[in-house]
Amino acid sequence: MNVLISSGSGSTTVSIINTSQNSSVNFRSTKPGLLLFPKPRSPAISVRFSRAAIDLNDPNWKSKYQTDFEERFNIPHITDVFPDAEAIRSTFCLKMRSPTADFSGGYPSDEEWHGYINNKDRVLLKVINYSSPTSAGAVCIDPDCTWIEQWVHRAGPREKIYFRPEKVKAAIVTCGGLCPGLNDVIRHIVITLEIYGVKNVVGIPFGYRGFSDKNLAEIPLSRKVVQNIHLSGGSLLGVSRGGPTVSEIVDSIEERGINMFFVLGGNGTHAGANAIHNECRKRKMKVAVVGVPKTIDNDILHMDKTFGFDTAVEEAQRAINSAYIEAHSAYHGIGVVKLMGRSSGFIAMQASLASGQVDICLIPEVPFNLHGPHGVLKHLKYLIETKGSAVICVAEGAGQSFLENTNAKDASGNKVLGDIGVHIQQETKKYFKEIGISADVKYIDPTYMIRAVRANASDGILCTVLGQNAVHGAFAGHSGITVGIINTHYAYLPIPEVIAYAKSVDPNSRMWHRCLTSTGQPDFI
Ligand SMILES: Nc1ncnc2c1ncn2[C@@H]1O[C@H](COP(=O)(O)OP(=O)(O)OP(=O)(O)O)[C@@H](O)[C@H]1O
Ligand SMILES: O=P(O)(O)OC[C@H]1O[C@](O)(CO)[C@@H](O)[C@@H]1O
Ligand SMILES: [Mg+2]
Repeated sequence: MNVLISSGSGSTTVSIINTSQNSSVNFRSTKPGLLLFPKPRSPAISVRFSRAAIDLNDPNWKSKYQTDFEERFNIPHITDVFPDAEAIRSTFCLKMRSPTADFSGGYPSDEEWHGYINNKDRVLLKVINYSSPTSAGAVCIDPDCTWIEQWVHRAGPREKIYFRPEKVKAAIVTCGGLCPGLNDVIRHIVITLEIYGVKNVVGIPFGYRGFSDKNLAEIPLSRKVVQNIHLSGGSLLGVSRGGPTVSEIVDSIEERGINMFFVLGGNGTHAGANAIHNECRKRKMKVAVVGVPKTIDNDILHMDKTFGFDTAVEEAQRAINSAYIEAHSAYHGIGVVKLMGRSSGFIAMQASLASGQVDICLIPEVPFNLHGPHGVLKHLKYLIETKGSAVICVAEGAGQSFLENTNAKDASGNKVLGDIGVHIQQETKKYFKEIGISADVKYIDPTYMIRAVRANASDGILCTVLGQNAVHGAFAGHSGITVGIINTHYAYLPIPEVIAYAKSVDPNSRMWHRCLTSTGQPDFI
């Protein structure tokens, strides 16, 4: 038995590899911490997953794990800092279908309505009970793969709210790169705020930059303004990378009198949102900071998917189909399509699966060689000889080791990647020239065409529900949370848990195996 420890991006993975059975089991700690390993001949493992070290020899380790899990996934609340914060009956009820001009007659309420979520409602995070660590894709807590229920907080409207609607100034910001569905989420945040009775809603232009650039004015938002924005892609508010410091942002939030802040973005944006939440707490500001994960790459932890991902997979079909048609119509045609995915190959994998036209799918999580007896080029030769054409779908973050590392960073500090698509095209042309076989290689990079489209129907629904739930979470008094779809239900999660590291494709998952079955590609190592 070998034990392999790998750390990176804020997580530590312990792989226990059974060399005799050629199997392995992974334990991933979501926070850096102590990891103790089996002493020789001892089956005991003690893993510090987060706050407490869990000694698997302790007969009570299961309940300790559960307590620790509950603590980790607890969602911060305004009463943590303001224990005496006043709660009122929710203004979100059947009698509040259209916003009233004012609350002169008192707040509407509906004692009879059973449309609220109980604070104790929970959603199950993991739904597969793996019977063995050798089951495909198994992620286990201990070597026996003991089943432990892991519950997270159900999202939705609560009966009690911690903000009086007429005293709310809500702000929305969209950061990072574009993603289909941004306008749909903005729209539903605004509409839901109005249904609670909020009149003062603004958009911060061009991401966090809008807080510091004096030339950028707040954008007043209302149902009228956002009514049709979902009909086009992009973001009504604009996006950006980089920008002011957390302290400058919170200064600006304070000056503007914002007390509900909705932040739409990916890992970076959420790291910012969490820091803003902490800074507001430190300054004793009663502000609800709520994130909505936006990442076309689908690399946010714990969620079934993030909005825009489905649309991206669907839109990628056009590029793959064009590559296929080009390749299929040419003599010895080879089509190369590069899709998004900085560190996670979800779009490339799902798009390959959906199209049924891809022969080779390359993702950052699965190492490959281009050259050599088992390399991609050798397989391309085989495909040309047997099928006459071939299509490669590669994620942008794949094969970066083949490219020159410029150490360049974008304004947010993200590494600027080399173009693996161009590299594959060039190497393929060279290779076929060298072996004296003609090949017609075409390269398609649809990145920005995909990102700019409007959300499809399934993302439209997801965005609607996420936008509504973000508002419910803020009114319920939560802050430092984000909202996601988990096993088809909606949940609130504390931000640090979803950005502990980037979610990636598990090469031992059924989905990756299905992709391999579909493409028919061998290992390229
Ligand atoms: N650790 C951090 N702390 C505070 N702010 C951050 C942090 N990381 C990134 N940001 C800020 O968040 C914003 C968006 O970050 P970034 O450009 O990385 O996009 P992202 O949210 O990860 O989305 P995408 O999926 O498009 O990359 C930027 O304005 C950046 O300055
Ligand atoms: O060119 P930009 O705007 O920096 O965005 C590129 C990045 O955005 C993403 O699409 C994520 O939003 C990544 O896949 C990609 O690396
Ligand atoms: Mg990012």
